[in-house]
Amino acid sequence: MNYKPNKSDRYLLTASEMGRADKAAVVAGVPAIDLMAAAGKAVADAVLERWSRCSVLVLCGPGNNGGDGFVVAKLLKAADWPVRLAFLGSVEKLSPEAAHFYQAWQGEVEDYSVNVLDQSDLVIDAMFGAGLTRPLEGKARDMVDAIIARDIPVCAIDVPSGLDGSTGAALGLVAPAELTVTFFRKKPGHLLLPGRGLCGELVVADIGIPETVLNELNLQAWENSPELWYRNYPWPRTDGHKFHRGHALIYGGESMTGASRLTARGAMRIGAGLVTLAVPIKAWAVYATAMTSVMVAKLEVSQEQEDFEELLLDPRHNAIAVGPGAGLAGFERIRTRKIVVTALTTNHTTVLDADALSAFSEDPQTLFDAINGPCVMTPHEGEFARLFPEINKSHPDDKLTRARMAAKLSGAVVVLKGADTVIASPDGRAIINANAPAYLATGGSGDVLAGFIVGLLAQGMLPFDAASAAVWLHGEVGNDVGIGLIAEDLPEHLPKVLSAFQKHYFLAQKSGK
Ligand SMILES: NC(=O)C1=CN([C@@H]2O[C@H](COP(=O)(O)OP(=O)(O)OC[C@H]3O[C@@H](n4cnc5c(N)ncnc54)[C@H](OP(=O)(O)O)[C@@H]3O)[C@@H](O)[C@H]2O)[C@H](O)CC1
Ligand SMILES: [K+]
Repeated sequence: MNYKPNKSDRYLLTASEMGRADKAAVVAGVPAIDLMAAAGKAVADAVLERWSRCSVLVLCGPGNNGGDGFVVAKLLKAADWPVRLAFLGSVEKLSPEAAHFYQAWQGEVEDYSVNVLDQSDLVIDAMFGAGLTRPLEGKARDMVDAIIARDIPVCAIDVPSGLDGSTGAALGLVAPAELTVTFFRKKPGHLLLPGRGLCGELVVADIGIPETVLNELNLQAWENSPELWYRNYPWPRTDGHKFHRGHALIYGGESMTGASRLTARGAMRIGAGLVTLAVPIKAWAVYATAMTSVMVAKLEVSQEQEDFEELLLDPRHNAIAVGPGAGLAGFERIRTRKIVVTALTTNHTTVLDADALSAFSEDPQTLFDAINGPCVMTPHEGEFARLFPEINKSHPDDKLTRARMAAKLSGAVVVLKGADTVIASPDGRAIINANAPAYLATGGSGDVLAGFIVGLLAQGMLPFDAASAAVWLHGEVGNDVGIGLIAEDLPEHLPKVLSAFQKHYFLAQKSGK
């Protein structure tokens, strides 16, 4: 295996960061015209690789996305493909490099009307890229409407037109692509929904922007991948002892006992040395009979909080999880809140999930005020809306920003779950996860994720890394199990995924391969 991990490959650039990268490349001596030529060539190459000769229509917009389109048209024509081109813009307003390639096209420039779609087998969408500022309207919208109605395959340049590459939001109508060719690095909108689903296959092309420009950009967003955190992963030590691998303490509620058991199982499987489930005495027998490697501690009637606090006095309990099945009905809600506040005010490294979040929906500030130490919270969209209604109101279509703002406001690492989970740290760093299959959307899957996180925290991984690693491994296991997955499968299939991960990222690195 020739493995060269590179964290910088995983950077994600917003439209404005990409604009700065572009400028920095020019300052570093790469002419803008070369960048456009390379961008167009990358698209033409990708098309030639994937489609056989057919009638192509290149739809060029008014900006540099259109400029790339002129390059593609010329190259496909040179490859002897039948190419037509329509341009939506005015030549006088083109940038110098786009104007250069407009002149170089030399073929007919057709009117921007839907008739140009007649007899077209493939559309190259060079309408709008990073410069999209508003929903498509007028001729551009009519064109996309007609492309969709006629079901013509589309290859998008940079992003499908109508999609905001920085957020993944559809500003209005979007032309869904079979293939999207972007440049230098992926953009958040290629990974976040609905964007990811509109891009089709995604190709990232090198267009000659020097890697050194990355240093000038102070980027804070990445696509989740082990390159980002495998160096901090708590690989088992040969001289290891179970006490080196931490002791996770998980609160289990009275009625929904399955949830925290899944959390506990997840924590064990991911390598916590010891796991204790602390549960109200009424439910103790249920838990105790169900668990084997996990210890079950009793919390006495009416003094659950005090008993939990006592468990926290034991310094070996180094990572806490509260939420799965904790309970929200009547007095259970009060108890859940007390347990959460106890864990947080004693500054324990804490994972807050499910009921631990919803219990504070009326007064989220109480929760945020209590967070002073290392903390990871794992809301799904419903829980997020209850805790951060203002953020949802101010940035409804920008999941990356929502997660970042929530992390900053709460002081916790926020794992905003979904098929495009975002992990955000209060310091501004954010990671978008894109490996999760649809099968993970099943009851209990989030409980296991909380277990993976607390299990990694118990082994000393820092919250942002632990959350990112857990989310990625969770996605990998989901893919490994595939269709038919139930939450119980997740801890049980983790060892297989962990050993492949270990082989690839740890053993190969150790042996210098
Ligand atoms: N960054 C790079 O390294 C390279 C990028 N390339 C390509 O360039 C585009 C970005 O080009 P840019 O000119 O900044 O933007 P666009 O081509 O996407 O479009 C901007 C123009 O479109 C107008 N606009 C925006 N939204 C709409 C709309 N909904 N309807 C009509 N017109 C719209 C906008 O007008 P304003 O009124 O908003 O100012 C602009 O006129 C990037 O995506 C790459 O494909 C390079 O060629 C290679 C290097
Ligand atoms: K486009």
